[in-house]
Amino acid sequence: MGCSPSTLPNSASANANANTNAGPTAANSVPLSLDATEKDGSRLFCIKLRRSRLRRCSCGGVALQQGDGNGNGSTAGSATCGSGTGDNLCHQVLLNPLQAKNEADYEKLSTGKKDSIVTVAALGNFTHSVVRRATGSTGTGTSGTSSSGGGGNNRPGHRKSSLALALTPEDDPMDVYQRNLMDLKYPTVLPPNPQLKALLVFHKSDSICEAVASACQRHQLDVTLVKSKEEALDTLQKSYATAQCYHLIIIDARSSKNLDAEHIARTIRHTHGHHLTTIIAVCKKSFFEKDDVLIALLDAGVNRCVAETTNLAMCSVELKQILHSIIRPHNVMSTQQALYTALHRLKEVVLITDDVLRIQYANRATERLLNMRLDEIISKPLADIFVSDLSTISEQGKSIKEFDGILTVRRKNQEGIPMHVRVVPVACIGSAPTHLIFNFDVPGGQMDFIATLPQPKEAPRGSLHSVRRCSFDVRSIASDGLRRTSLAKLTSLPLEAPITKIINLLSQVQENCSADEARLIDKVLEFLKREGLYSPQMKEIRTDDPIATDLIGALLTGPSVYSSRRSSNDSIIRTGSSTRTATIVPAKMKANPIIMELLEESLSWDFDIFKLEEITDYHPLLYLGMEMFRRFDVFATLNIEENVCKAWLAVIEAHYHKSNTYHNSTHAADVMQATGAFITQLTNKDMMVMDRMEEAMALIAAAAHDIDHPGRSSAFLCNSNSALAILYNDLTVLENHHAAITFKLTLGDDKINIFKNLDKETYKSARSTIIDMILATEMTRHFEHLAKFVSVFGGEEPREHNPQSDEETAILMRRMLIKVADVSNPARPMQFCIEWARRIAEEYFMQTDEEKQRHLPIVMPMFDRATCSIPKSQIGFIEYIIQDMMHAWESFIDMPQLITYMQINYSQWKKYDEQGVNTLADVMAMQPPMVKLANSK
Ligand SMILES: Nc1ncnc2c1ncn2[C@@H]1O[C@@H]2COP(=O)(O)O[C@H]2[C@H]1O
Repeated sequence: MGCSPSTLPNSASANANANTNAGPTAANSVPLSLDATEKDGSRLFCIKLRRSRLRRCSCGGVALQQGDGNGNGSTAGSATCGSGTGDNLCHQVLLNPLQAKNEADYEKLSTGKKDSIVTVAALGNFTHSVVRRATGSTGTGTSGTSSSGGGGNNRPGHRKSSLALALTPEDDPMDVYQRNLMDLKYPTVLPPNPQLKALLVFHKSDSICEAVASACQRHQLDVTLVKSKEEALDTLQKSYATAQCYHLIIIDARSSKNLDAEHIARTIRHTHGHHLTTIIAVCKKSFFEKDDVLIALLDAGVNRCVAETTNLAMCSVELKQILHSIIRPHNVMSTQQALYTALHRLKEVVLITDDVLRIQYANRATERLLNMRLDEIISKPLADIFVSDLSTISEQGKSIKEFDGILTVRRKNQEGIPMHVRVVPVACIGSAPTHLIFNFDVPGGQMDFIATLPQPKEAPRGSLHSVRRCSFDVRSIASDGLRRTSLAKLTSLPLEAPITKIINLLSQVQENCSADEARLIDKVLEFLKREGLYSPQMKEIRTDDPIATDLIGALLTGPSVYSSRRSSNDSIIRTGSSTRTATIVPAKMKANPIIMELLEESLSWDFDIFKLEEITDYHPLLYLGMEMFRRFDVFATLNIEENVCKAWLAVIEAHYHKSNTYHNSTHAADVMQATGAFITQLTNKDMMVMDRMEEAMALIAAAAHDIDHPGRSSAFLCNSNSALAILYNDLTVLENHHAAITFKLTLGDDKINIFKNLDKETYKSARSTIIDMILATEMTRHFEHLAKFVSVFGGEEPREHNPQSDEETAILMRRMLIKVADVSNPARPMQFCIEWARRIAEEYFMQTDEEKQRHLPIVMPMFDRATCSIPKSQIGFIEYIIQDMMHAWESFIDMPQLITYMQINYSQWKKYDEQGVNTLADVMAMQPPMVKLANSK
């Protein structure tokens, strides 16, 4: 519109102007302004303008028309937009048309402009607009000189209003009040000054009704008469919609037969916009003999009950009293909504406490600063949100003075933030302060507060100065001691995580967005501030099948879920497995041609691990392991003799439990085989993501990743108070154990110590790689690993080379490699896939059997051998766990057979499900004889 707020007239002179121009009897109501300068130079003001004082300016905007007291309107400043004060006035007056719009529309309208405007409804319509200037004015103010008018406004129909909190009609000679800001100790928002309207709800127009109506007219009220509840509510509804609200409603309460005054009052009170409407009930004189009817009316929301009278003088006096004692204060109260809104939307943090430093009010910026919701903040002792000692502000027995200095605020996550805080004591009743107002600078605002903090040694001792001038309040620093200064130091360290940057950026966006958007951003911030950003949430499981839900819940959820269901009668502590000494390497190993022949295929994805299990007499890990070590040059890489490796593999294999149907050394060999296949593919594809040492570590990790698995899940171990769960505090119990025992065994015997020839640094790095890979097989972090992998390797763009991030991506890749290898069985040829499904189901069944027998919580109740549907569990497992991961991995490594097998297997499980092939026995009965035979053990 060509209106620039920067040239608005100076506030002080504006007020002075208002006084001189208006004079004590100024008849014209002035547009009102509350003017506050913020530290960034932006200004906050509240303005209320009357439609009658607007006219269109030539630019299409609206200019303010000023009365000269003689009925001659003049335009303040230029009527055309483009220069001088006229522009500014025009700009301000642009708020006014919004009276007819709703707040949402108006806020929308103002979007994109430099001002942000909130129109506030008080007394039912939009009476105040709170304008938050985003641009500072260059030493000029905002006040309403523009609108003060000349020596009064005597235009017909226009009301005089001169009392500071005037409400009464201007033409009423008894009500010559002055609206004069200077009379007030603190400037306040003057209340609306409308034509007062009264709604009379009388069943019939009798003499009582006429007396009331006449009294209203005598006091210049616009009167509307309605005769029924419906008509009354309808009229109110319409008046609300057109912003022509009724200030006074007088209800005939003499007989509930004709009009249910109590119900009408209650309905009005519950209608939006009528909480400050004055409701009067006209009652029979006899009602005043007992209190019940009157109390009921007052409880329903009536402000005052008056006795019926036909005497006009009595009626008039009563009405006058009501105007003064109820309607005027209501109007004044209504303006506070504008102040609260201004306060609430302020960028700066404002807190108000009582005299014992309990928080009574906090604005929205406080929520953001403390990262707490208002309901968490209100009523809190202030000491809870400050790290700093507050005795400097409010010490018992000492008078409270203003404070201006640095205090450290404690956020919800206990993080401490030093802030520049001003504290102002306020006495609301009496002269002793009853409330303290805390005003904080906005961190990350125009002035980077933290960056301006002086180092503790430079902090000058003495007075309270502005932090902008790099001074420190010594009292607050000293009282806080080391903690404060070290915290300040910490916060000013040049350390910033990318997530902190993101949070700061979002917080900035929040400053200037709508309440809904701010709420959404709050949610986003909440998530971003949580630990384990990538940790799986139990998102909606895509299957409604309880078996899949059971399985996936058990796999993805940490044991803590089950701990509450712990059975009290169980205190058995499972000892770790029996110690196994190094087994003698099978003598037949060297010369078995059948084994050798089979191992020729050891890098094929179709490799038959079950055949190897059988022909090695259940030593597949030893044979497969040696073959892998040979193929990947592990002996040379570790600079170790073959015999040590062989002995190591034998010991590792011996510590797998043969009694486990699934988690035995065949599974370890299978995972090692998949690892070998993946490494080969990476090499074939010229993806030099692993060096020889890393390949060796991956193979070792795969071989050992489930060592000493008890055939029960971590949840089971926690629920049964096993020694391992106690040792590892219920956290990643099994995987921690697998990694720990691997090193315990390896380092405990020189004959099997495959690391003994590595130098310290290499060993350290090898150990860290192996531990990281084994821990990555924990399923509760499945989605975390998958999400990270996809976020790094999922993009089309080639990644930039950077040694640090290269190491990080190598870690992600290795984790994914072992994870996929670990649960690759649904992507193996169908007969293998089915056998693995049988084995895992059998192990789950055994766990359920034991849980039942020991009265432990049942981790997967659906895995009951009598009822479980194997196809359903496999469908859920593939859909929820395997599918996405396999696609991600396949697109990285380029092994389409993974997807092909997975899809074939998935279709087969679906087919079984449709055919009603459910139990393990059913499934196995469907398999060709060879498969059954080979796996019958
Ligand atoms: N085919 C399968 N069906 C159901 N669960 C499986 C299957 N394969 C692997 N799992 C589970 O996935 C888990 C991966 O980690 P673990 O080897 O510790 O234990 C494994 C089993 O609990």
